[in-house]
Amino acid sequence: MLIIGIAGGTGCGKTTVVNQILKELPEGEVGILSQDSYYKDTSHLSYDERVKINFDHPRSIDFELLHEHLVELKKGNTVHQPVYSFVKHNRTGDTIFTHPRKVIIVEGILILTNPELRDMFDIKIFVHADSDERLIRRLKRDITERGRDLDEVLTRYQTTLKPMHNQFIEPMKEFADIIIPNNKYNTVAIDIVKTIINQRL
Ligand SMILES: Nc1ncnc2c1ncn2[C@@H]1O[C@H](COP(=O)(O)OP(=O)(O)O)[C@@H](O)[C@H]1O
Ligand SMILES: Nc1ccn([C@@H]2O[C@H](COP(=O)(O)O)[C@@H](O)[C@H]2O)c(=O)n1
Repeated sequence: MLIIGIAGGTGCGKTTVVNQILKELPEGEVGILSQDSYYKDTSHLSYDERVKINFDHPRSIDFELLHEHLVELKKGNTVHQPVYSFVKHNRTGDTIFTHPRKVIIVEGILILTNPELRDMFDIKIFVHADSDERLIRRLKRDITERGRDLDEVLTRYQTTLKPMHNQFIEPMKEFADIIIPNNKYNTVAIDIVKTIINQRL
């Protein structure tokens, strides 16, 4: 099994890059673990308390469960990946059966901050887009897809997202094998990643 970690700040295009890679590889050979599925269960908190969580800090992620699931997949076992709701700021209670595949992609803003997880990646990719580009994309996406308004996105950006990005995410470029510039759609980089994956398979 080839394990690929794809990190980068919010809105840099991680999900888009994953979908482009998926399109290029034979169906059924690639599985995805999304860091977003592993936000800690916060059912013990009220909605008003959950809204205040700093979702850009590594402590908001259940890295133990994410690591455990990756280990199980590597052993050839199926795992129950939690489903997360950005509207409720919590896990939904549903899970997705995630089967072992030839290639497993783990994607998320903070996945390279965890040393145990980092050690499991055969290829580490960091997707880069400038912060103004990422903020514009985040605004559009969160308002249309994640039930947010302008004020919510901008307040979160100023109070937690930007400082956490600078403290925890940007420094992770140091660990990357490949940095994909993604201010514009980068088909050349996707071709290179596809070639590397095919060489390793
Ligand atoms: N290279 C790009 N140029 C323009 N828009 C992009 C690009 N990559 C992604 N997007 C758009 O930006 C938004 C956020 O992208 P997404 O892949 O969800 O980012 P991430 O998973 O890193 O948060 C989406 O609406 C997506 O369509
Ligand atoms: N309840 C939540 C949980 C997370 N976020 C934000 O999601 C971002 C990470 O996801 P991407 O798809 O953008 O990589 C992160 O920046 C969190 O601020 C949220 O808004 N609400």
